[in-house]
Amino acid sequence: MPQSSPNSIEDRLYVLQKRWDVYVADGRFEQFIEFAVAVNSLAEYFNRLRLPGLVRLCEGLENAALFKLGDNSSHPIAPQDVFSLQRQIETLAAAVVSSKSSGVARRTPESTTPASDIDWIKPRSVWMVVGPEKRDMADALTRQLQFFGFKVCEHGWDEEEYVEDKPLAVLFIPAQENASSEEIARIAAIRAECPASQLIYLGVESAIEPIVALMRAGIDVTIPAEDQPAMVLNCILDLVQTKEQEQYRVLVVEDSRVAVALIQRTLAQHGIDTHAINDPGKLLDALESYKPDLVLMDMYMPRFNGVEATRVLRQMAAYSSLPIVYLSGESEVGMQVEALRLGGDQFLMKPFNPVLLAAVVKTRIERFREVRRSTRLDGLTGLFNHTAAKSRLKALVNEIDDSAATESEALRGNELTVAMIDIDHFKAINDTYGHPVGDQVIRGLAWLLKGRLRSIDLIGRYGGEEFLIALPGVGPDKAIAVIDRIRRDFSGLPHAQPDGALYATFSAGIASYPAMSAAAALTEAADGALLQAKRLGRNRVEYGG
Ligand SMILES: Nc1nc2c(ncn2[C@@H]2O[C@H](COP(=O)(O)OP(=O)(O)OP(=O)(O)O)[C@@H](O)[C@H]2O)c(=O)[nH]1
Repeated sequence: MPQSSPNSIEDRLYVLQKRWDVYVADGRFEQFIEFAVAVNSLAEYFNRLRLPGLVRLCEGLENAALFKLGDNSSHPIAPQDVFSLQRQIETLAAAVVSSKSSGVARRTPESTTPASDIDWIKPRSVWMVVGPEKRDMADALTRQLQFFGFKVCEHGWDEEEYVEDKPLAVLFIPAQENASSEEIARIAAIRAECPASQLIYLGVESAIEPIVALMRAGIDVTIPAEDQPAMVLNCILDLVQTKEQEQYRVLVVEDSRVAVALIQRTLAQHGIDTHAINDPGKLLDALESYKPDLVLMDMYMPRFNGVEATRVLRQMAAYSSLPIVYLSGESEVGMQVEALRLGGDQFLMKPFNPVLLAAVVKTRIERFREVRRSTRLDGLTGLFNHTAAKSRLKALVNEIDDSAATESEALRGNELTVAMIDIDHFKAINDTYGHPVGDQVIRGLAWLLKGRLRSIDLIGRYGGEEFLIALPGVGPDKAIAVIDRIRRDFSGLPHAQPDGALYATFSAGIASYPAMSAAAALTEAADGALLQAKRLGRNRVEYGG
C-alpha cells in the first residue's frame, strides 16, 4: 500500500482496485459497497481537480456500480457484469496513467492542500487545432486566452505528433461547418491521447447528426457557428473557475449515540462535515450557529418528534426550503408519507445503506446550493446580482459602523471605498457585433475584476454593463490607483469576434467611507462621479468624495 491514507490520485486508484479485487475474490455485498465508496471518492477528487475527461470516465464507472448495488441477495453479481466493470476500471486506470505522464496528476497530499489551493496542478495550456482559413479568428482567440494567462499551442489539422504537456482544453476550428472524416479521425486520436482534457469544437451546424458524430469522436462541447467565438472563452474560463468549494454541512438530529456515530462516519468518508444534537429542543440554536445545508432528522425522540420539529421549521422563512431528510426505523408507509406531507424532503430507512445515504445527502445539498446560488448570483458572470450586491454593501457599511461603536482594535479606523464601473459605448458594441459578443465583453470585465481584486472585495453586476465594487480597508487614493490600473488593462484586453478582435473601455466613479456614511449615499456619490467620467470623455476614473 503506498500510504496509510488515500491522498493522491494514484493512492485513490490503488484503494479502488484493491477493493475491487477483494470483492471479486469474495463477492460480498459489503465489499461491493466499499468499492462503490472508493469510486465515488475518486470521482469527487477528479471533480475538485477539474479534470473533465477523468470525471466522465469515473462517473460512468460510479453509475455502473450503483446500478449493480442491489442488496445482499444480488451478490456476487453475474460474471459478465464483473467483466464489464473490470473493463471500465482498466480504462480509467489507463486514462489516469496517460494524464499523469503529462504532469496533470502530480501527488498532492490532501492534508496540506485545500481545494482552493490546487490551482498549481491545473494545466493552463490550450491546444488550438486550426487551418490557414481561420487565421484571423485563431489569432484573436490566442491573444484573448493569453491575456487570461493561458498558454496556447497551435496545431494543424494534419499534424500527428503532439509533444507538449497535455492541455486543459483543445479547441478545434474546422475549415468549414461540418467536420470531414479526416477531421473526425484527428479528433478521435486527440481524445485518446488527452483523456482528461475538455475538447471543444467551434462552428458546428445546428443539427443532431453532425453533433452526435463529433460527440462520438470525443468532443465534449460543440459551439454553433453563429455563437462563436464569444462562447469559447466562457467555456475555457468555466473550466478554471473555482466554484464554491465549501464543505457540505449536515446537522444530525438524533438521540441514539450509536446511530450518530455511524452517520458521522459514513458522511465523513464522503468529505461531509457534520454536527449532531440529541435533543430537537436545541434545533434552532444549532441551525443559527452551525448553518447547515441539510438536516438529517430522526423520527422519534424525547420531548417532541422529528415531524413536529420539521413543521416548526417550515413555518420560518429562513428554513422553509432547507432540505430535511428523515432517517428512521419507521417502516409503516402511511407514517412515512405523512412525514413527507408535513415538510420532509425524503425518507430513508434505518439501518441505512451508506452509499445511498451519502448520495441522497449530496444530491439534495447540491440542488439546494444551486437554487441559493441562482438567487444571489448573476447567471452571465457568476458575480453577485444587483440585490445581493446592494445587501452585501449594506452589511459591509454596518460592520464598520459596529466596529466603530465597539471601538474594536482590529477594525478601528477602517475605510471602505466603492466604485461604480460602466462599459463605454456598450450599445454600439452590441449593435455592431451582436449580443453574444457584447456578453463576452461583460464577462471579460467580470473575469478581470475577479482576477485583480481580493477575495474579501465585493464585486457585483449592478446593471447590464454596470458593476459595483467595494474595497474594505482601502482608502480613496489606493482605490483610484487600483481601479485605474484595471481600466488601463481592460482597454488592452482583446475580445474575439469573427473578423478578429475588438477593444472596449470603461469609465468609473469612486466614493469612500467615512466621507459618505451610508451604503445608499456611497453608491449615489460613486454614480455621480461615474456620470462625470462619462461627461469628461469616458475611459477614465473620477472621484466623487
Ligand atoms: N449584450 C448585452 N447587452 C446588454 C446587457 N444588458 C444591457 N445591455 C445593453 O447595454 C446597452 C447600454 O447602453 P447605454 O446605457 O445606452 O449606454 P452605452 O452605449 O454603454 O453608452 P455610455 O454608457 O454612455 O458610454 C443597452 O443597449 C442594453 O441593451 C447584457 O446582459 N448583454
